[in-house]
Amino acid sequence: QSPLDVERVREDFPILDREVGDGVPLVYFDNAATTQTPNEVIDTFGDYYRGYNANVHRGIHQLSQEASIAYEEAHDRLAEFVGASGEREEMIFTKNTTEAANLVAYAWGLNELGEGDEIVLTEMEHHSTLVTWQQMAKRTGAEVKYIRVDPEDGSLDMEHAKELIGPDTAMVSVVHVSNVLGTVNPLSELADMAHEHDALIFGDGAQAVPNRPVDVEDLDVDFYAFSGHKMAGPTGVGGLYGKKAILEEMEPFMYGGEMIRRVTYEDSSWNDLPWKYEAGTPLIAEGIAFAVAADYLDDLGLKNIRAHEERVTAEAYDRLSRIDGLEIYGPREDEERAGLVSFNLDGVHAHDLSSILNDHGVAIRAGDHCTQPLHQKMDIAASVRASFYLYNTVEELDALVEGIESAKDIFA
Ligand SMILES: Cc1ncc(COP(=O)(O)O)c(CN[C@@H](CS)C(=O)O)c1O
Repeated sequence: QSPLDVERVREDFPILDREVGDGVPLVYFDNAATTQTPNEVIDTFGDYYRGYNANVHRGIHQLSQEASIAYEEAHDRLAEFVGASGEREEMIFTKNTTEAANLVAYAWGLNELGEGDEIVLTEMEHHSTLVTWQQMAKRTGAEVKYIRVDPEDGSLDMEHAKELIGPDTAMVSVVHVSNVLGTVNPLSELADMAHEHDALIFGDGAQAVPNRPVDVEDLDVDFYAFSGHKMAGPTGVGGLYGKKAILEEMEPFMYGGEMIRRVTYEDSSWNDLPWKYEAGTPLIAEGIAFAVAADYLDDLGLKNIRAHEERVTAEAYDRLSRIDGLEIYGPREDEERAGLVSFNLDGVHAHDLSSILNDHGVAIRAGDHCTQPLHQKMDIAASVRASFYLYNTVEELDALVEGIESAKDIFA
């Protein structure tokens, strides 16, 4: 029995009643790419643009004050959502997780990294952090090293992590939950290892924040990034948590209005946190809707969402593992796995399988999921990924299994 009343929850997501193709019911299993948006979040946009649209931080007229308060308090809400006691001063709104990683790489990395410094990543990193740190290393003369991933069960080789993280390590950047394997990495343990050597740690929380309680202070990460569109919120807004002392010391890398205090022809000084890192007119409605998404998830309960997702994922794993010729990647049935299953079907290319599944109304993802090096390491050209969220049901898995079986009849 799910802790969520899924039938009632699904009423909040009108899109889930859609039909696709020849009138086939939509089965949305692509939640690791982006999640669907509840009415409460959608309505925020209409309320804002009809009721209190104005630019923030500047105007003294009432509309601007209303918009400013809502936008600023949204920062407090997202800080609270991830356990940041510094409230808005430790919560920078970016466009998404990718921009958050680039902000840290440019604002911190460009100034702090040099010859001899090492950046430790994992082999399962998403391109948003892997390419960012790889290119920042090339620009600064630093060196990137990768913690090995065990291809058998997608686990991180922590003995190898101990070997790599050492006195020359300046930054450890780790995906909290892999968007391909479903592996949940021991971020807190890696943070301790980084801090033993006075290195910083960046946590990529894109696939963790939406579906489990995250407490950045318990994790003791120095930075932690996540995206609104992956947690029932809008695209265009993400959160970058940073420890206040680090954000105070760091120099901004995007300049302009909002982020300044005093400007002369000779030099400028910066605004308070977090505005120091939010140059120009921000995504105001998106930021306000981001906080509504956080409220929506907290009302359901992140522990309940996690338990529901575990139930659907376990059933998916069990049913897929019974299909001959289908190989599942990542943690084994008895190991912790986030709400996604990536796999391949013998004799059927991932793109062909996803096309057949689309004909059955099933929306999944096929390709490299922005982790080309991981796929190369696993010696697979691509994979098919089904990813679940709070509104999916065990009954929806029937269409996934039927689609795979029909692909076997056609291709295999
Ligand atoms: C672990 C991880 N880290 C960073 C990102 C980037 O999120 P953005 O909001 O696009 O910036 C993602 C987004 N992964 C999508 C698009 S590739 C997927 O289908 O898996 C992610 O899963």
